[in-house]
Amino acid sequence: MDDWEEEETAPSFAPVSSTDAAPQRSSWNGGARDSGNDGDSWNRSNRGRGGSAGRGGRGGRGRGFGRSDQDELNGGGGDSENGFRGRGRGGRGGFRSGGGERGRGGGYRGRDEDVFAAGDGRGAENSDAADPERPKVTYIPPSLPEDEDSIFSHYKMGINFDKYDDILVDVSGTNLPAAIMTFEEAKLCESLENNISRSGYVKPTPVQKYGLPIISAGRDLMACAQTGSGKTAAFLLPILQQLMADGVAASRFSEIQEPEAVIVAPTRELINQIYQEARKFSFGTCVRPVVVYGGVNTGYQMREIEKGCNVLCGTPGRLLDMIGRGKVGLSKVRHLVLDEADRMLDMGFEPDMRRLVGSPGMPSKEERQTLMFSATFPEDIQRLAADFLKVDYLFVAVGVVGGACTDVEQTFLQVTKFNKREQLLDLLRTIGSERTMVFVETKRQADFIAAFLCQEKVPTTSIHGDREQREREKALADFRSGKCPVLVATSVASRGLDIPDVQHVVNFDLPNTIDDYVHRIGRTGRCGNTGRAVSFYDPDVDSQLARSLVGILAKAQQEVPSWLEESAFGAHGSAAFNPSGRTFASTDSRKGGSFQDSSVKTQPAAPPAAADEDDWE
Ligand SMILES: Nc1ncnc2c1ncn2[C@@H]1O[C@H](COP(=O)(O)OP(=O)(O)OP(=O)(O)O)[C@@H](O)[C@H]1O
Repeated sequence: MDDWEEEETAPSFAPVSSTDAAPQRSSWNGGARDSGNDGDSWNRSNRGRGGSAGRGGRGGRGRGFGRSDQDELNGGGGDSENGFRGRGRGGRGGFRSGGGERGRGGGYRGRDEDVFAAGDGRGAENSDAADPERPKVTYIPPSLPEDEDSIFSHYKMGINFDKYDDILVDVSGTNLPAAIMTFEEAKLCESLENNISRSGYVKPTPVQKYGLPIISAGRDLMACAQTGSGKTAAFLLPILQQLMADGVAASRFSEIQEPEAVIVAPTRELINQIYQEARKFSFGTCVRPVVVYGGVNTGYQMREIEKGCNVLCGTPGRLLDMIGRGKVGLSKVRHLVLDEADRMLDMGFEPDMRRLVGSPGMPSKEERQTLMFSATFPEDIQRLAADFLKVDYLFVAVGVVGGACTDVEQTFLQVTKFNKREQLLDLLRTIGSERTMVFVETKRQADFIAAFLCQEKVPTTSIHGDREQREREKALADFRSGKCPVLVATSVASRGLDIPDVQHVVNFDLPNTIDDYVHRIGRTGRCGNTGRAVSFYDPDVDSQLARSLVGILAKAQQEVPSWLEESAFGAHGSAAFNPSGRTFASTDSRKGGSFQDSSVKTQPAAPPAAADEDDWE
């Protein structure tokens, strides 16, 4: 067993479900706030915080300064920042194409993000070297259920599902294929049609109506549609259709597996979810999807690949690792999908994406189909994305690009860092047992708030990048099942996760960027269901977001609190601000000028990462 394969995250303090949390409460209470000396986990969490959290290694992955977590421990609000919070990675050295020497000192050797996620501040040499002290990654996820009921279990479309039909869609580019109005028009093969109806899909959503024919016609696509509106099926269905029509079949008889489709997404839980959707839609066919992501035993994943792989779903690091190990060949790739594409192309992941498309065997962009999906797509990222797409790619905008889901009722409460926790408790008591995601800005804060809620007898679990994969998956499972109706999460859970019956999202801490806000509140109000988002607004901390929030609220045709408007535009209000009730704005960057309201700031190419640099992958 090789050394790298089993590296694992440093364990972290883990307040989990109320049941799990009980034994830890005493340790949490026993001085963590005061002394910061509450055993190993707290000590680990403190490493490299508040100062340079620089990560070296792998050709230099530079990180800026993080928010001081110490502050959060003391004040519960965590508002002090130590300067630059941006995130940037250097390159990772040359590509190591399988076998041979483990790439030390610049050669690519793959990685597991979480090795770094522990934030232990180890330098380049150490992080690349095998560290015998580091726990080994032995985690193997539980087998997925094989019975049809479980595979096809789904939640119901909501009352607003039909309203999707009223959303304006703008498609830009040349030679546009005609949209479909029904799944029948897509002329999918029988098994796929069956799987679609077993999934409870009766008619396509707008992004599916336009996406399916565009992808089936072989065109490259950049698609932007609101959270929870079916983007996953929009790319999976036409890809699977193509693979089935071509008669591809998984074979365990080749040493190197050569998938026809590669799908990347920024977080483990999201890529796992996409994989499960692919598994559902390819049920009963010869197409075999496989998933690879960090925090899981690499040997296990290699064996899964060896069983045959047509659709490889992965987080970037583990995917590149599998390619580097020579387990996966790319020469047959016909479809490359970047889900949450704006995130995949921001400074955090862009180098990985460039490595992926530059990997040996990967067909050039002229020879493959590249598909990008997200609910948000800042123009500067769009321009960068064009590097990965054919010149004649199509751009589909469903509704307002970067707009919040209109099925989510957004409210704001003015708070101070001193009363936030009590406000949260009051709110959760009002909410009762309805499923609620509480977003906080740092991993430390997630632990802190989860432990606090458990102590207050609110059944709570938590998910963030310092938790082991086993714990992350258990937390999600407990939340999904309703065992713990409250999930405290960092932004690692903000994108893509499709969890049934999440009725509420609470932004205990507002995120740094408006796009992050849009994704977070999009965990509720999915698939035509309604949802509620309550955000705590601390004027001392959040005023930089005020204008963007006003813009988002106005575009979603929701009431803007006067105090928020004042915070955004000063005492004279928003005379110059008029989103004009417009329900549609196309922002294909190729059209030249922006169509967006100038009052709504687009995000920079490298949006600041979560304050304590939560690792997503
Ligand atoms: N045509 C359809 N009919 C019924 N349900 C659908 C349809 N398309 C998708 N869904 C369901 O809607 C839910 C949301 O879909 P999905 O997760 O693909 O949204 P998304 O647009 O990717 O959201 P996000 O931006 O948050 O990633 C899923 O449970 C999915 O199975």
